[in-house]
Amino acid sequence: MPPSDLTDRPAAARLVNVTRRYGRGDGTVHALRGVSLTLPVGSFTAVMGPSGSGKSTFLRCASGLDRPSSGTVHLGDTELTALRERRLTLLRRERIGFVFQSFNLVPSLTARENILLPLRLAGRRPDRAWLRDIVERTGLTDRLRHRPAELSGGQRQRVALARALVTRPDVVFADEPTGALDLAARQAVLGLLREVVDAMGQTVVMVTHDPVAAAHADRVLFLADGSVVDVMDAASAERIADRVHRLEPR
Ligand SMILES: Nc1ncnc2c1ncn2[C@@H]1O[C@H](COP(=O)(O)OP(=O)(O)OP(=O)(O)O)[C@@H](O)[C@H]1O
Repeated sequence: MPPSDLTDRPAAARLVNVTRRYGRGDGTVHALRGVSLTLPVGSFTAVMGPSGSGKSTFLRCASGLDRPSSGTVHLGDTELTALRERRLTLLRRERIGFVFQSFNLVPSLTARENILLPLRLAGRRPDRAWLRDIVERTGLTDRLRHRPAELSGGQRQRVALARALVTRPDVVFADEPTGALDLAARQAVLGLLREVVDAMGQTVVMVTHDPVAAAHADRVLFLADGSVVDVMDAASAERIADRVHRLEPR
């Protein structure tokens, strides 16, 4: 996708001068030091950077799992940072999807029940056509009755992705979604993330250490020491690897 095409789109989410500090006094850690950026609707953004650069903190602040120390976070027209805890919890449940490296599936529930869990918690009925579409795209049609222990790592991650998509969230936030997978499963999950962006118009943000994974994104943000230090659009794995390498402490 050409970069100009991304910039012309409305914002699915927006961060304005977001900082996050941990601790106080001499021991204060500045995990984010004033991050401002826009995530365009229907875009796939990867976030990279050395260990401790603030990637997970960014993801947690952008998705309303954590509150910034200062600055604002907006999801569409809603300012997350202005919401009280209860409203924020509801909004997270209904408008944000999460995919984690550890899958976070409920072991006693079947794949189908896991996928439907966010709707059950929200007291909403599944949209059958949408559910069928997600299940088909994630290739889980004949796995729906299985429990997580009866699924491969790649299948579990696909269940987690289907669960993240079931509410039609404004943004899906993924933290190392391919970190625990073998090569084939990794490729399948990345292809699927690309497809949900291209075919379903979904907005996806993914933290990753893997330049090959990041190359599936439209845009790569590079964090170092709590700041966005570079942005690349439509970059190859080689260019991304080279940029990350130059950010690593020597
Ligand atoms: N709950 C916390 N309390 C204190 N410091 C924290 C906390 N969470 C994160 N930090 C610190 O904030 C900084 C950024 O951490 P963060 O987890 O966002 O980095 P990261 O880029 O995701 O790292 P990694 O790639 O190793 O997962 C680090 O110095 C970390 O030690």
